[in-house]
Amino acid sequence: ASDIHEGLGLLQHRGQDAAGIITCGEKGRLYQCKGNGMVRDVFDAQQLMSLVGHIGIGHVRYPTAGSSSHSEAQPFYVNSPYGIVFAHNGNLVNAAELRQFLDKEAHRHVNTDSDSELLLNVFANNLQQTGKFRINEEDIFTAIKGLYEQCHGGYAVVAMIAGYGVVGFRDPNGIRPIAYGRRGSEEAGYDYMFSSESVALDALGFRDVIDVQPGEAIIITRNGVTSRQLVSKQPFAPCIFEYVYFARPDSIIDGVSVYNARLAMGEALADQVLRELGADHDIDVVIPVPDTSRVSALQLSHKLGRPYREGFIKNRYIGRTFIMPGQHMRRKNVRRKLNAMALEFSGKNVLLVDDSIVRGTTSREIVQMARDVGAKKVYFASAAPAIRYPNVYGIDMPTPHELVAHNRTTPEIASYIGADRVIFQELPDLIEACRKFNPKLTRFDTSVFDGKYVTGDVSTEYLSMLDASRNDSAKAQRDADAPETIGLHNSFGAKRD
Ligand SMILES: O=P(O)(O)OC[C@H]1O[C@H](OP(=O)(O)OP(=O)(O)O)[C@H](O)[C@@H]1O
Ligand SMILES: NC(=O)CC[C@H](N)C(=O)O
Ligand SMILES: [Mg+2]
Repeated sequence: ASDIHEGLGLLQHRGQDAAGIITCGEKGRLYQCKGNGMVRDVFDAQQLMSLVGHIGIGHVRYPTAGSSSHSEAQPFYVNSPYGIVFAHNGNLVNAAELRQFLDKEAHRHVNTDSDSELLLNVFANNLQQTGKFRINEEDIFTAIKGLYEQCHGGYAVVAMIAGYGVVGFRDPNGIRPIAYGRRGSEEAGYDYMFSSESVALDALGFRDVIDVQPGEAIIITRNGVTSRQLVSKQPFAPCIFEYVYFARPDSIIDGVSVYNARLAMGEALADQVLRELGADHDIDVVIPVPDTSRVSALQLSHKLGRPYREGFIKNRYIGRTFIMPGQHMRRKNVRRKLNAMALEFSGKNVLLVDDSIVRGTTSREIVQMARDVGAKKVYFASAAPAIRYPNVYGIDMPTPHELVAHNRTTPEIASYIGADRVIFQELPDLIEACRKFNPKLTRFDTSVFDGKYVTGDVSTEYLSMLDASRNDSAKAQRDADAPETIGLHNSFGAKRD
């Protein structure tokens, strides 16, 4: 549990709403602690001590489906067959159909609105079909192969089967990341760990890190590692937004260092700035919007030959604002998180650099803050192109009309956020900035920029349903209607927020 806990701390930037760990101790007994909150809120030393055993899984949640209820904190558990616990990163696009199937055909009870609980039950149902008293690897591969046909969307999964081992698998397009590594054990042999990002493996001393391939499944038991490629010939299209914003810079995902990709984005963005403003531009200083844009902004400033200055100071105790659940909370937190120093802005033409402009919450506040402390001109450059389409694979951008670039031209965006000029990276340049470090990657999921969904089955009906059920006011209404939902989860021990 202590390793998993540390790993979750290193993945905190991927989900701030809920956290959980389930371990498996002697006689296949499971031990659980989960609830809403950050890792530091959900676990204390005593709880960690009571999570006994040598195998386990954990999760940090950033909801993309269902509600923010405690009962949707992961990992999820089902007792049959064998006792399975399950953690999922991503989002399913055919959840409604799966819910029907589980109800009408598989006769499995699903207790929440989480898509991850559906995925678990499809897996459990497929395992059940094999009808064995004791499970074996072939059965697990068969179950996952079936799941790959049934479940559409983005999913990286770790599952634990009580007393047996841990399984990791990744959707057939490899949209969401997952890797595993090994570490010499104090006793004998190796410890193994899966992680969404290599940073957790790296920091905990796990080496020989391998990315799980799209459509592959890996089973780790006492006897070692078995892998199987279960689906092939699907386009491998990892989510490009991992490189832009989501992942930590010190992670390497699918052979591409996130840090290197961000440097390259900054370099390409400098060229774009020069194309748009000309070589005789009047930028005095380049200022990043902390945290994520720092790496790109630094490289951009080098290429532009203008100084890089930390004009915004970040409060280290405030998390990420974009992944917060409501607009009110996001807006309030931008000012809590960032403060502008007059001495870097006063009387200067500044180029603010951010990794992306999504809802415009950050950029609008930031531009105003820069002006309040005396900036002369405020240019705003984004290392990602304009985001105009919803994400359906695990980044919570469900609603086009909440996106500042939706139905707006670049000058209109500039006027909305109050900047003198906005400069966006071009999509081919963003793709090249990531692809150049691993030419084997021929494709990415770039749907938020171009509206092309790699799974090919994202209908307009689905997008309208997503918009209606997950826009900010629908989410707020749902949480207001059922603020105390506990469901099957007893939140004892996890602090309530
Ligand atoms: O246009 P918006 O809707 O404001 O979203 C974009 C902003 O949100 C993210 O920052 P966030 O504060 O989440 O995290 P960071 O500290 O990693 O940059 C991102 O880095 C942008 O700054
Ligand atoms: N960020 C995630 O991994 C989300 C998982 C799942 N879709 C949920 O909403 O709980
Ligand atoms: Mg940011």
